[in-house]
Amino acid sequence: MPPVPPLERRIVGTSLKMYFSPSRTLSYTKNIASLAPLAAASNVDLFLIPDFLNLTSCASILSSTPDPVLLGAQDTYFEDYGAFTGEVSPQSLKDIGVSIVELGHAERRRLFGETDGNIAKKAAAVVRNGMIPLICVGEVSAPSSGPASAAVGMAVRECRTQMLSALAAIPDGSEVIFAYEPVWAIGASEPAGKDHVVAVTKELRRICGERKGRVRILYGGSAGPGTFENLKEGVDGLFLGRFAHEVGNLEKVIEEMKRT
Ligand SMILES: O=C(CO)COP(=O)(O)O
Repeated sequence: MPPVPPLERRIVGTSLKMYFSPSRTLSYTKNIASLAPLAAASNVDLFLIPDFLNLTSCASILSSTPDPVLLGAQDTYFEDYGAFTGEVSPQSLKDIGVSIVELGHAERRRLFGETDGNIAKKAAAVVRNGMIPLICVGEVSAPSSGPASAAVGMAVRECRTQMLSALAAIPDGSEVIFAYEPVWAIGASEPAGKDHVVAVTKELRRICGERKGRVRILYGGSAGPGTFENLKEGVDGLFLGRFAHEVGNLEKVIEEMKRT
């Protein structure tokens, strides 16, 4: 029998947003660490993005696992140090073991006035400090009753602006992850429809087509078990929110990624 070709590498992870207390974050992180061997054996990169307060404790838990779990931060400032009260330095994030920095989540754009210009500066700071930006993009409005192609076109136009702004700020050849998260699908009862996500993410990949660095495209927005199987034509992985609070769901997603 010919050798089984290596699986394509997938990626899955979760942001804890501001959901958990410190003690719950730590026990959750230990559970995530216990999934590391499964993820490694399944050719899946696993990441965890706790809040800032718990980053160092999570770093110490995750650094003791034989298989890697990538540690992420939910944001950063774009300067490395100085008089910027209340902000967090990308250099410090790197120092404590952060490897992924999430930028431009819909909640930050909507509630905290994050703009494409700011996100681009932050992406540059993340890359300058040797980490990977995970940039969230997505259209605000849910598809209306019109033709599906119009909804796809509108989503791609909104995402293109967000992506090109960030890409212009980072050197070609640097790694970047985009999370396609339709704003209307975040916090919903189910993810956006398969046809919509696959059509949009295929276009998003085209936008990055000329880049030399590795680009990975995730889907986020009410994702959970069963989502990846539907979307795998378009995406490299998933970015989970609430449905990862039950660690067993994340385990199921890794198992699905292994099978598909
Ligand atoms: O915002 C998200 C990931 O960044 C997704 O959140 P939910 O899965 O809870 O909708």
